[in-house]
Amino acid sequence: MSCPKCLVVDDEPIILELSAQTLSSMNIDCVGAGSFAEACEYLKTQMFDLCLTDMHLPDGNGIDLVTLIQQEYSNTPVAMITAFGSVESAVQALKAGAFDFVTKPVDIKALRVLVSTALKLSEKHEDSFSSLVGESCAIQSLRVKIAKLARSQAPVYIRGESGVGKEVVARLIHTQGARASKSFVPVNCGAIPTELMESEFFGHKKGSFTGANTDKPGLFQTAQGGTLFLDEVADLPLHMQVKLLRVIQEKQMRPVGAAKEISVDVRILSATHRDLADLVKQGKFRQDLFYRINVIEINVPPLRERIEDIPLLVERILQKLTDNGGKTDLRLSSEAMTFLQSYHFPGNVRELENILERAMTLCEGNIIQLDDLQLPTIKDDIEMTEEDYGTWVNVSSTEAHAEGLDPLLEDVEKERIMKALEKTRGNKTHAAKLLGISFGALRYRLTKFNLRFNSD
Ligand SMILES: Nc1ncnc2c1ncn2[C@@H]1O[C@H](COP(=O)(O)OP(=O)(O)OP(=O)(O)O)[C@@H](O)[C@H]1O
Repeated sequence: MSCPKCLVVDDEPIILELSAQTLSSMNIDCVGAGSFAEACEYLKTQMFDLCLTDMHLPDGNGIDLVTLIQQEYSNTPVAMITAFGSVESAVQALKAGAFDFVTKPVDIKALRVLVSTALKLSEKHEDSFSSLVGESCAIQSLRVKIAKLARSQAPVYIRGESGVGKEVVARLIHTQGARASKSFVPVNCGAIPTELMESEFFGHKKGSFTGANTDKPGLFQTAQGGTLFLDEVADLPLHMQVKLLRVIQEKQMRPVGAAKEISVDVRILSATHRDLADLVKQGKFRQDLFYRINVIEINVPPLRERIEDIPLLVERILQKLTDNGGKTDLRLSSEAMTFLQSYHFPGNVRELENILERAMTLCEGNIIQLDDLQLPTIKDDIEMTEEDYGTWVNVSSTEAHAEGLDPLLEDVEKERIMKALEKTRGNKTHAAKLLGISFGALRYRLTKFNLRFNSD
């Protein structure tokens, strides 16, 4: 097998020399280019497994080279060599598509780690995305983004409502990338007591505080070489935000009670269901940390915006329930499926899982009926007065059957829907809001009850 080949672009001969020595000790061929133009010439005529480029080149800039390689030679991972402490240019490089950066003066150990990570990256085959179920456009474009982000080492901030699949996405970014053989360490930042946070994250030395009876590694050490997923990152107290920022920037940390700093090589992924930019505005989250963890942002859309994925998700969840000892050959009646596709799922996929688990227990036989779903019928709405809509009915359809209330409930529902439509002059969006149900749920009911409003 031939040696991997690396293109190093820098106008400082000492950097070219150092890189060549380090790379050849790793059995990697090194080709040096002193300028942007020279690098372009090499790229046109040779294939490279990796490119390392300086930020400042005599005839151009490293970011433009990153962009060019991303566009024309996308199989070649590229890393940026930046001046020490220049966070801005490192962030710029990662945003342009560089998979990582190394600071000057170049630390040989850091360079070795970076190069071996990059080479694993180009060897990596397409793994399956089977944990991310869905064929909607939203999920398909999410997969493309994940595949791209997996090739990078940039911090990624995953945004999305509760239960939408943010951790699924984080795991995929890890397992599809070069760090896959090392640990993925998820941590719920809101679940660690403030006084234990520092020792949880950075570890501690025996005797460093009362109760520290042994040396204990922190989450950063556990994730060494792998990925640390900071879930609910908005819950980090401000003093921890400062400490975390330092570690991310300097790639060094000191366990509680330790005399020496240790190097950390951990990719940071973070997520929250809250609006982090808004928390920054309110002074509850540090702008500098936000800037550092939010180098690349990815949004996981709510389930109600991809209802075409519901049948596939249902199939997967029912299969999982069966595999875990539940009923076999479980299916959903078509009425139940239609209803699920009109529900607004405030708790997203996790709520769908809970609904189906409960329904499996309730259903007789192996076909889940609409009643087994036990979804709320009409929600209470503060805008509705008792006089307008009668008392709030929150009886599940199952109970309604048992008591023989079904026709009665239907009448109440029909009456309320018609009143809401009258009140909103036939505007279904407003009527659904007034009734406290999703637009899809209202449409479903209009069809089910064969209701027509004058303006229909
Ligand atoms: N697209 C999907 N395909 C298959 N399962 C999914 C998908 N999205 C979410 N899930 C499942 O839904 C549940 C919730 O997902 P996950 O924990 O990733 O959500 P989250 O957004 O991180 O939630 P939280 O905001 O509460 O931390 C998990 O059991 C997960 O496996």
